[in-house]
Amino acid sequence: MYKNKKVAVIIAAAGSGKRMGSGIPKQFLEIEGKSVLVKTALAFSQNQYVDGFFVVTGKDFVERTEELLKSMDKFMGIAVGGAERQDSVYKGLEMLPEDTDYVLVHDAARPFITQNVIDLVIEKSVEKGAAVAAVPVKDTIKTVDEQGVFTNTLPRDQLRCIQTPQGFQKELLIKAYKKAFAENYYGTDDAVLIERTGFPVHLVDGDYSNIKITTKEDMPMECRIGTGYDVHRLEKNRKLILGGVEIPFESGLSGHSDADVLVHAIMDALLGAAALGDIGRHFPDADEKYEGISSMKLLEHVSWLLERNGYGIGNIDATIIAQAPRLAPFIDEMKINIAETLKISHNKVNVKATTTEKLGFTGRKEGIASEAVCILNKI
Ligand SMILES: Nc1ccn([C@@H]2O[C@H](COP(=O)(O)OP(=O)(O)OP(=O)(O)O)[C@@H](O)[C@H]2O)c(=O)n1
Ligand SMILES: C[C@](O)(CO)[C@H](O)COP(=O)(O)O
Repeated sequence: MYKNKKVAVIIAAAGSGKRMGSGIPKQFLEIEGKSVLVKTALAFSQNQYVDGFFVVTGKDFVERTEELLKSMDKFMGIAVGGAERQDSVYKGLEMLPEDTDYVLVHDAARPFITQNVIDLVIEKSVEKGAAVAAVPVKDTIKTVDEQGVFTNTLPRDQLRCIQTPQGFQKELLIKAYKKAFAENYYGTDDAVLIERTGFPVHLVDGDYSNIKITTKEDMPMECRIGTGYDVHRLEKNRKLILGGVEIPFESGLSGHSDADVLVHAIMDALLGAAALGDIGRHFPDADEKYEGISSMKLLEHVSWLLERNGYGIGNIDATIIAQAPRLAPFIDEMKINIAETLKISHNKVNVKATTTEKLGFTGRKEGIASEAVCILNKI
């Protein structure tokens, strides 16, 4: 309620997200653990002036939408959308309660909408009858002909990028929609339908962060951190393999595989960041096929798992904790082996070595430990 006027919201969420190409409509993709649709709906659910919101969804997504929103404050119901955004919004308009005075239309695909912009649109639309959030254009905009030759450079100070929400006096919007359908006119936003009736639509300051998620590049990158730690015992008559490099030493690390403790810690960090468990789960030491295997082979498999799950590696930092031998001459080769196996640039991998000043099991040369941290990026 704003100035005793009832305010309802229609969230248009019936698109198929062709340009995103993500398999499911983009409004069901997740950002920071919440679907785009839930993030958008929460903004209206929490707004001081909004009385209720309706969601227009695709016919195959009604149950999923209901499940996501059923317990959210101010959620009023679902309509099934149409072929174009304009058809979908109209389905929402048909659902509005009789006593609605003002209606806001918002794209589900704009989850970064702020309370401030919602408030401004409601205040202005109650004052003037029609108001739209917009931001100044940052780039130069030109028109182009079919041959790809520019025909005009538009005056930038007169141009605005149009956002949602767009707010209107309810009857005005319904009339404008009916006129558009009667004339078989399809517009790309709601305001243009009002403009065609001659009624002035007012601008309020939108927000550059209120983007419409349209293509893959619009999805914020999810950063995930992982840690790994491993220890292997030093034994006579074993090779010492670290980072895929055979290092001359009086003893080597014991284990079911080649016991490359550095690569094991790195694999655990990578699997941890991707929430894919640990090396014990993927390469059980009871399985004969891993006996004596090069850990670089296992790392190759971890790399494939990450790729399959849509993760890219931000960076890896690892430390080998060993009293002896001196590892500095071998560090660069280890780094290169790891980076190349993971198919990432060399500068994304860092390997360090430290002693423990003869303290503890590593200090007594009973074993070697390794720690690793990594960042994964997911889109
Ligand atoms: N028939 C449609 C088409 C779009 N929308 C909604 O309108 C908003 C803006 O549309 P757009 O970004 O074009 O979404 P899609 O149509 O899903 O994307 P695309 O054009 O890439 O398929 C989105 O929240 C979308 O879900 C809708 O409710 N009904
Ligand atoms: C309504 C809108 O978000 C304003 O920028 C936009 O026009 C929707 O267009 P789309 O082609 O449906 O993405």
